[in-house]
Amino acid sequence: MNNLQLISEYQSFGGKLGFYSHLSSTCNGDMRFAVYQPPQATQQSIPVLYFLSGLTCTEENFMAKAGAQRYAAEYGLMLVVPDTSPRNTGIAGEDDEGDFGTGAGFYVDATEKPWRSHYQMYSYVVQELPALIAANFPVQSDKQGIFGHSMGGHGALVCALKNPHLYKSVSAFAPIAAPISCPWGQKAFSLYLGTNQETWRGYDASELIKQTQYHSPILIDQGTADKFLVEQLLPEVFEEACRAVKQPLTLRYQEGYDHSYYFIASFIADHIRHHAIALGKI
Ligand SMILES: N[C@@H](CCC(=O)N[C@@H](CSC=O)C(=O)NCC(=O)O)C(=O)O
Repeated sequence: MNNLQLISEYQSFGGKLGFYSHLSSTCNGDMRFAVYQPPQATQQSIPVLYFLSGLTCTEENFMAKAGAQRYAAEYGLMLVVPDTSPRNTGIAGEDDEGDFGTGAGFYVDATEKPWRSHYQMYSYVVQELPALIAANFPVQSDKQGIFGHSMGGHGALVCALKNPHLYKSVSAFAPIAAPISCPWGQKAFSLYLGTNQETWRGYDASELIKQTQYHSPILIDQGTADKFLVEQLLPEVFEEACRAVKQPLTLRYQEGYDHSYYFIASFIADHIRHHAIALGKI
């Protein structure tokens, strides 16, 4: 495996879960990611499903808590989970806040100093990581799906809406659905992207959907007891934008569920099934 280091590996549901690091040219430093290879991967090339995690997460949270491996093994899907930001870049203050810097790359390509020298998470997720995966794992690169949670739900929607030809399916758990209109997004975008609101709109799913019809229905689950729902997530803004352009959207409000991985684990089967259908596995 070129430029890849296997950090640890575990047997899981008949397949294997590996944690890797590599030197990223896009992020200008070491990056980590996790890959679950279902049993089918020993026999043939298979579709690949990317999961983008939320604030404070690493490549491990989803793999440890979501319970996704069972369903990836059932349908024969490879799961790939990148870290949520570069780490140990040496940028002053990078570890100081939970909603910015380390663990909070927001899946944008930073244009502002000092972040722009490392924080290129959009290009990393859309270009460098898929190329690395294709070169080292048995995937059908023309069969990719993407989903995510919270900050990662925002990232998944943005990656798919900006590149509908690259992703056959998209879904999200409690996404930051209108980042230019919420405190988390406004803080991150102003520091990573500067003051140009046009640049901000290019990373806002509720703005992008007005210009880009996505080719298949979008699935979103949102807990009604999520403490971030009203101030930070704003699914109603995305819903209204989808309605205005007639974009098929299934937005499910799940009564009593919060923002945690207990919520994600409760509906992970539906999401993986959503992707398996679009990726031709059902
Ligand atoms: N401590 C922070 C929020 C931390 C948090 O809830 N992180 C979520 C993602 S939030 C949006 O991107 C998460 O997935 N945490 C990891 C986990 O394993 O639960 C605060 O309360 O402001």
